[in-house]
This record gives sequence, C-alpha cells and structure tokens, in this order.
Amino acid sequence: MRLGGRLAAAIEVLQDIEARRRPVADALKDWGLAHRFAGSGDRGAIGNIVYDALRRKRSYGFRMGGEGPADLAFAAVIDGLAMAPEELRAALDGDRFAPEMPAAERLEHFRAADLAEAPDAVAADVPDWLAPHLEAALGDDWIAEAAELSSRPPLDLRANTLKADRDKVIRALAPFDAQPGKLAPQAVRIAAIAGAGRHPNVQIEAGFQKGWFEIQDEGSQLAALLSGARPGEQVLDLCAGAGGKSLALAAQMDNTGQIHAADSDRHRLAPIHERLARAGARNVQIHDPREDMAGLFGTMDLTLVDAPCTGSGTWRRRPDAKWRLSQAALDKRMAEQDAVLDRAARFVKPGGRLAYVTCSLIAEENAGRIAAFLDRQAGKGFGVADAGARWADLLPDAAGQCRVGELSGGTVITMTPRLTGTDGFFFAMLEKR
Ligand SMILES: C[S@@+](CC[C@H](N)C(=O)[O-])C[C@H]1O[C@@H](n2cnc3c(N)ncnc32)[C@H](O)[C@@H]1O
Repeated sequence: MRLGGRLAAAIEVLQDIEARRRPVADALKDWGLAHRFAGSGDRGAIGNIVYDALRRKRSYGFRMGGEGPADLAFAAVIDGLAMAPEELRAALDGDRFAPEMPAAERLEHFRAADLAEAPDAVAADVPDWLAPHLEAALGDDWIAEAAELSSRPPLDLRANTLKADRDKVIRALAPFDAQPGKLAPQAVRIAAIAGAGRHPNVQIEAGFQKGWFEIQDEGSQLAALLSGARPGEQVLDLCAGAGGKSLALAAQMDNTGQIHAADSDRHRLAPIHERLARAGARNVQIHDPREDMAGLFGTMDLTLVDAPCTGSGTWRRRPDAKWRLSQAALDKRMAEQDAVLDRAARFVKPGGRLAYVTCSLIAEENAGRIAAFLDRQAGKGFGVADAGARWADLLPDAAGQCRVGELSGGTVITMTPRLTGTDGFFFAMLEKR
C-alpha cells in the first residue's frame, strides 16, 4: 500500500473507534482481517497513525482546527513521519486511494499554532475533568508530565535470571538493537518506534520460547524490585493477573520460598500456568478464585497488591483508554482498591510488609487510597515505610528519577515516562509494626 491507502485506512479505523467506542487494538485487528491484502508493514504503519492520532487527539485537534478522524490522521502523519505538507502532497499525488488533503491554510495553522496558548488540558492531551486529578499528583510540571504520556513507548523486556542473563538476551535480540535498560537490573529495551516502523514480535523468537525473557515495562520491574521480596520468604501476589509480577518475584527470590499467586478473575489468571512453566518458576502456587485462603491469614512476609486501576500510567500504550475513562469508572476502581487493600491486610504477619502498586498517576488511586486505608485500619499497626530511601539504596545513581512524596510519616514513589523513562507507576510500602 502507498501512503494514501494507509492514511485512508487509518481514517476508517478512527471512525470505527469513534462510532462504536471500541478498543483500538480490536478495531485495528478487524480492519486487518477485512483487508487481507495489507501486509504486516502496512498494518504497522496504519497502527502508528491511529495510535499517534489518539495519543495527541486534543493537541492535534487544536493545531489542526478540528478533531475529526481525517484531521487527526493527517496531523499524525505530518508529525509522526516528520513530513512537510508539500512532501505529503507529492506523496499523495495521483494516488486514487488517498483522502483529500486538508486546505493549505489549515496545514499552515497546524504548523504555526502554539500550544502555550491552548487550555492546559489541551496542551496536556487529557480530558478536562482529569486535569485537576493529574495536577494534584504531578504538581507544577503536570502538563509536561501528561504530554509525555502521549509519546510512543519503547518495548521493554525483563531478562529471566532463572534461565538466562541480560547479556545473553541482548545478544539474542541484537538484530532489534536491544539495549540494557537504564534502571532495573534485568531490563532490556528496544527503542520506541521511529516513523512508520513497528516493534518486532519478540514472542516468536527462540529466546522467548525458551523462557529467557518476558515482556514487562521497566516500571513494573522496578515495582517488583522495590517490594524487596527476598529468597526464602512467604509472598502473596494477591492481584496476580497473568503473572507479570509473580514471575519477576520468582526470579528475584531465586526460586526459593513460596509465592502464592491469586486473582479474583479466573480468566485473567489463566495464562499464568503456561508463563510459569516457560520461565522455569517453581516456587509459585496458584490459588483458584473460589479457594478459601483463610489458612494464610497472618502468615505472609510480603503481600503485594498490584491493584486494579484506571491504567492512566499506560496511556502511551493504550491511548484510547484516556478518552473512555469516566469519573464513574474511577470511583469503581477506587472502591476495588479499598476492598483489595483491606483483604490484603489480613494476610500480613506481624513485622511483615504490604506493597501497594498501581500503573496510574491519579492521586486518589494512589496516596489517596493509602491514606484511606490507614484511617480504616487505625490501631492495627500499619505504617508507611520510607520508599524513597529504598529507591536511593537500590538505585544510587537514579536520584531524582522518580517523584518522592511524603505520606503519614513515610514516603511513596511515583514513576513517570518523563522522569523515569517508564510507564507511570505508583509504589507504597506499608509495614505491620
Ligand atoms: C493490574 S492487574 C494485575 C497485573 C499483574 N499483577 C501483572 O503484573 O501482570 C490487577 C488485577 O487485579 C485483579 N483484581 C481486581 N480486584 C481484585 C480482588 N478483590 N482480589 C484479587 N484480585 C483482584 C484483576 O482481576 C486484575 O487481574
């Protein structure tokens, strides 16, 4: 396909997402199934236009003077492919599949518009109602922080030390220019997509099949590291989902001690069986959601709550979620977070730890939930540990690469794409004293 056909396809997919409010991945997949002539390069290029358009929907709309699918798709091509309008015109010339070019004055407006003159939420590329929530969490820099959530993300992997080491993984993925991550000790990074390219499908690599690495954002790896799971400990991963954190903890604990992996949703938990086997993780016991786990109350050295959340820290990867999020959905997530924290508290032994993690940057889901938990649990001995000091101990060269906030006599950590170079994550450690 030529650029014109790809642009027309991206507009079609954006129309579909808008009309049916469906996830971007589903809309792209359906388009691919209905247009089998499109090769993987075409599908990748169309995906880039669609994702970029959704990431920067408001700022592109402001600069283009309209937020329609064609406006956004053209903006994404001019910006993402760094194409001057004349170049674009030449590329589309004579292509019968190409959509009509926007008028010259609109393209000039796109080039000249100054986002400093746009309303804050537009410059930050977020819905209006979320602006105060992000400002509360991210302070004076919140617009720059939020804008970075609209950039293209890298592909992060974690070398699985139960089967390989980081150098071996990097050598195996040399054709994709894999590099060591900057912070997490086992992180391997493949840079963000440039132009019309696409990330490799690393899951078909022999190294993946052999369990040498997992796909995991470096921020998620850092959260597992900060939890401080040690060899020989009893650990409960209460929101294990497909097992990303359990797998990292199993390697961190060198397959010793015991990890109990649980989740309230059987479907989400299902892939963990195959992933554990591939990774060679032998210290993980999976608990069915129907199981009565009362026998574990008061016995855990570490209980990890990788909480259900809005996922606002992952908007680089799922930009459509940013526009679908509502106050009602945020309220629902907060109620779930309260419930899961209260349940988690029951498993922590005296002297044990409760680690709380979200991939959200919304203050109410993070420090807000910890403060509410401490109110509800008053008198039961929980206190906030100094996560900032923990970060400094583990990552002495990375001072200032996360946001450290004070909370109830301890500190909590926020990672962001702009500061940490990862997805957005929140981390707090509670100790049962
Ligand atoms: C952020 S995801 C977990 C991701 C996973 N830990 C990983 O690293 O791949 C949150 C999970 O919490 C689960 N969940 C929601 N409410 C829960 C509850 N009350 N108890 C246990 N799990 C819950 C959801 O089913 C979901 O799988």
